[in-house]
Amino acid sequence: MGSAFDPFVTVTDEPAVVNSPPLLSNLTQEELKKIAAYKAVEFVESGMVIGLGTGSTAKHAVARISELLQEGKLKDIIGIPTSTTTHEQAVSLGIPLSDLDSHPVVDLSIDGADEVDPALNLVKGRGGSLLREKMIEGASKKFVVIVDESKLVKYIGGSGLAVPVEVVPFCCDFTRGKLEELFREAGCVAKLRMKIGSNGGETTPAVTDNGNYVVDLYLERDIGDLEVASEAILRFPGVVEHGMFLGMATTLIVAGKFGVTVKDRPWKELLYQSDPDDPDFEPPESESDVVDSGIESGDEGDGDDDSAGGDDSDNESEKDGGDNDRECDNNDRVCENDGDGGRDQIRGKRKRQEGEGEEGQREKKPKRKESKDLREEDIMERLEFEIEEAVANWFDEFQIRRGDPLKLILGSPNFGSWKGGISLAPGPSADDVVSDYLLLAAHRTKRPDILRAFKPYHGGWNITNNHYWASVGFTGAPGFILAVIWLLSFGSLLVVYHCFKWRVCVKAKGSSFDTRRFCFILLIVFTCVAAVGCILLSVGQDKFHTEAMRTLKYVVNQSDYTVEILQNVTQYLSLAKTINVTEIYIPPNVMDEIDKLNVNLNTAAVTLGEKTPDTAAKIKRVFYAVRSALITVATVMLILSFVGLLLSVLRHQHVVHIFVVSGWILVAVTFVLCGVFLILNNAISDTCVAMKEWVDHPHAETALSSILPCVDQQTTNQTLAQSKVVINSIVTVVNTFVYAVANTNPSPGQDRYYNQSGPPMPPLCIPFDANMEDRQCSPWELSIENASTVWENYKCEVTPSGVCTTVGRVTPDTFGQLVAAVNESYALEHYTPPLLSFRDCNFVRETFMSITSDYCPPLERNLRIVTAGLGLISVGVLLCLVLWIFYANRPQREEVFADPRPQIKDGSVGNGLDNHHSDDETKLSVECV
Ligand SMILES: O=C(CO)[C@H](O)[C@H](O)COP(=O)(O)O
Repeated sequence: MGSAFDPFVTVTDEPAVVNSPPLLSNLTQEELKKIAAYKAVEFVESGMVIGLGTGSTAKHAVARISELLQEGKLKDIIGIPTSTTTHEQAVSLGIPLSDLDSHPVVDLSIDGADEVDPALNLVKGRGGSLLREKMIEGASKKFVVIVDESKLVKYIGGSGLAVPVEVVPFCCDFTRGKLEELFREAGCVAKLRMKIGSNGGETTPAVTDNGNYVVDLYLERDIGDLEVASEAILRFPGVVEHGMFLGMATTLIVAGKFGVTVKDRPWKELLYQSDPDDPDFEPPESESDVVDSGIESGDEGDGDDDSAGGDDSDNESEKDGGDNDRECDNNDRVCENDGDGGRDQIRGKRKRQEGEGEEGQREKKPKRKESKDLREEDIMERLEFEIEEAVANWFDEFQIRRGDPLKLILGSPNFGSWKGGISLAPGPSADDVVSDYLLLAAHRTKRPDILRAFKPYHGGWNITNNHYWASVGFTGAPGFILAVIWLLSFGSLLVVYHCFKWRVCVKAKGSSFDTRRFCFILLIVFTCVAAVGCILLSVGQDKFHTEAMRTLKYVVNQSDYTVEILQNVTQYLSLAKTINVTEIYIPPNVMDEIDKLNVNLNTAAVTLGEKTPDTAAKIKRVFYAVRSALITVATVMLILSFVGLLLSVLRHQHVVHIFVVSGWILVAVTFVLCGVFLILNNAISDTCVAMKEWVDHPHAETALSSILPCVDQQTTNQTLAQSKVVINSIVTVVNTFVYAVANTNPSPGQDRYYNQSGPPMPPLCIPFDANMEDRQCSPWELSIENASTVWENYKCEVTPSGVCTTVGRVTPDTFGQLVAAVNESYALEHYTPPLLSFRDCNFVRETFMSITSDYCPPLERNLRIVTAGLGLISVGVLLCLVLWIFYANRPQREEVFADPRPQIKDGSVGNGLDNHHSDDETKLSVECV
């Protein structure tokens, strides 16, 4: 369990791992999240009450906890989920759950964050669960935040992404407006969060687990004092809670390309180790003395100026309740706040350093002696100052740590099992981790996992997970078991038959004729059953194959369409770089942006263009192989059953025996195929259900998210924004020409003179405003659609040197350039919007919707037909085999009507031998039962 003495945060003067190779640099963001999550779970101990966070990072922690529970390495854990999604995940993974009502003190919470600033303040709630997260994490003794390095920001809101605020639905636009107004100086745009509909457009407001709405604040600049901001936001009656988690995190785990960094809020280090070289330094007598005396006594301390931030703490103390009967570690945040779970508890005590002067003073001030009568304010002030100092160069000097509380773990003595990089890291193997945030097809995929000693699999649909396949494989067990039983039982019968020449005969029976006839009828019936099975199999496999190919073709077409759109946009963007009107070009910075964007778009197009045919070819190969196998089985079995029937009717006993042996093996093969098709059937049904659930939960991250060939949202958004910028730039080029050249009246000899005259040309409408929102055109502006037609009227006739000889404002050459520019804008305006449908994989979602509704049902139906066909063949041929032996060994007609006496060799019944029998046959006849 981590504490302030956690070796990870030992302050050292040794240079940290500046020269460590970037061991984790090749990992994806998802893998980094998993590493951080696994590291956090090392803090979990048996018997703890754990706050289970929400989001793509926290889900790895939840999965890991479940895994350790299943392995018996953790026991008696109680989870308190921070959202319904996490609740579902935890339930599906078998983690025992509770809530704050029953467990008001949480030992440890683990959760991701959207932003982390250098003082460990967080932005959370982009997943919409901020209220429950804040309640649960606020009630936690320890709160471990897990992020990948992309979440580190210089200031709250610094990522340019949303700072969420949960508001009541009533007059939410009023509250939204108030919030925007509140942070106007920071360039705030407040937007009500909307659900994205299946067509990619926004539909209705997104609703939180608590039935509220979310207003997202987009900040251009730092909002300053976060405490003040927090207070101001919460003062609006319509606000329920905001997503700034101030001073709540006790530990931060960052997985980045330079390794895993664990940072504790160094409560103790600051007291013990802030100045170990100071001759006056005396460690306090006991750890608890220091904090306890500071908080509980509220002593005035030594009056040190360091208490400059004390106001906040005073306020906090006033608000704190007395219900502090919880068991607390001195370093636990619940104890710091000493509160009753109210807002004060969860609000931080962040106090920003105001100005250089004060900071300078602090540095020069003689180090004071740490003593147990420290005031809480002193501790807080000192702590915050040191944290800020320690992480001031977070971004610039991430690798160079000298004596600060941040420490790279790689290479350090605390490295533990992470030494050697990802390959030696404990546990996070792709195989055994449930990587779903929203578990797809969770209910129908709960099957015994062959790889885990038949323990139930809880990971939901995930074709990248071996455990999923192992559990689906289990569904084929009936077929495989039947094959084995059949092989062994019938095999033993055959052995007995051959060894002991034990033959079934009909003539010893009293009603030999009836039995023979009955036997024949059964043989015909079973042969027909096998034949019907063969027909079902052929028809079913043909339909299944056709459907599978149709589905595949549809997916490939969809993918081709995506590639085509991407390529078109790339081409039009590239073309935009060449647009000029009388040498007026779009600005170089826009050209640079186009280049960058085209790289992204090309990569997306190339990856998709290569990946899809490749995957499709592999899938096709499998389907064709399956088809050939099925056709072979159907044909062979059909021939076998009819020829077997014929041979047994004709009493070709020896040939029948050969057929029986081949039939024996073929029946086993058919049983195995039945098993395989049961697996296929289940896998396809799982996939169909998974697709449907994914379509129904558009915002959740799932196992599908990581394997979908869709364009990522960032690229799409960038492209859309960029294409708007390019369109505006082209229009600006055109208008610059119109205003600065065409509509001027220079005198002969002057720059840009070509004898332009007549009424001024109207300019083009700039379609987007400064925020790249649609702009209303002025009446005199031309739309992109009709500009070329209107400008036609302003064209003059020219001399060979390009001077107008008739009234007009544009020469034919320049008119051509204008038309090219307008066409380019038009194309961009019309080709980029389809990209919208790629946002959030909406395009893929539509594809899935049509697959689940149009393609899945026939696929599943035909698979059932195939499996039924295989079943009928197996049973039919199996019974035929027995009857073949029985029937082929029947006595000839004369034998049946012969005097029964010769059958009795020992004289007990008769005394004659049938002369038509060989000695051997005679002997066997007597042995018949
Ligand atoms: O606050 C949250 C949900 O409300 C998440 O913890 C936060 O959005 C981080 O998510 P992720 O780990 O997916 O990046």
